[in-house]
Amino acid sequence: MNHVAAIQMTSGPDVEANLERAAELIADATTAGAGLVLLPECFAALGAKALASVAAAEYDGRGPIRRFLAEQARLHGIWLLGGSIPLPRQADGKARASCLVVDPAGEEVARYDKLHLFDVEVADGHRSYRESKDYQHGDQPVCVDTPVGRVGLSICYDVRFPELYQQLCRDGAGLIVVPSAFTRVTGAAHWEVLLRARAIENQCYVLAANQSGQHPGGRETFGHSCLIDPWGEIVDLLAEGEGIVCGAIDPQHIQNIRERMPVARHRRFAVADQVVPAAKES
Ligand SMILES: NC(=O)CCC(=O)C(=O)O
Repeated sequence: MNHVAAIQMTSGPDVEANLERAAELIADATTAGAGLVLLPECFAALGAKALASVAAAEYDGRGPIRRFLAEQARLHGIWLLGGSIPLPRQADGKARASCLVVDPAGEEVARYDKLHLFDVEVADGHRSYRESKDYQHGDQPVCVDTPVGRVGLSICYDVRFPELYQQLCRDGAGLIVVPSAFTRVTGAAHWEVLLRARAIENQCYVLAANQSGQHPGGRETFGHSCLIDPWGEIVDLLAEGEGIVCGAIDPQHIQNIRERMPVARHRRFAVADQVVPAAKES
């Protein structure tokens, strides 16, 4: 039950086809022994045109994607993390890129709205990404208690902002998930370094589920979904194509590393916040 898995997919705009494929891969993950399964960002719909209709359908909680997550979690008796779906908040009706956590009874027990939106020019055919056109950003970090321990939630571009991960681990997370649709170009340059850095500096497991390959509309994603341990070692990795990565979460391994090298205790937040101008030599 302490086994976890990340699913790597090549999603397109067809929700039904994506959910069918996700179901096959979730079944593979549970056959491999995973009790907690992470789907990638945009697993159910990748492509700007699909977003608005998906968001509207999911608004009142009876849309096909939320039903799918609940059914799959119940069917396999697993914790299922729905990487991200476009989900409006009741307060303002505006969509967030939300990661939903569903327990084995099919209940939604946590929701995390992506904090950092990907508004970036990438050198892959001079593509512009403007997530803020479709989404509002979230405004709070979220942890959830599961049988593999406390899990910190994040999504894709968040991985570039280390203070979020520090906060999640200060709140007790031993595993942080990073469902992603990381681009091929930025992934080749930064993906593994960023994920391993977040694992090493926080001495926690990192489970990352990425999209992989060519998507309709010309977008390309990097794959390389992986599980990284608290020492920064890659436990399992899938470079390309669709499939799963999996491994065990060992709380003793986290504790041993944190005891031998207690960086959280050595951290000097107060000093780091006070950068002062260099004094002139007299
Ligand atoms: N969907 C995303 O947040 C993409 C992030 C990404 O590719 C990056 O380089 O950061």
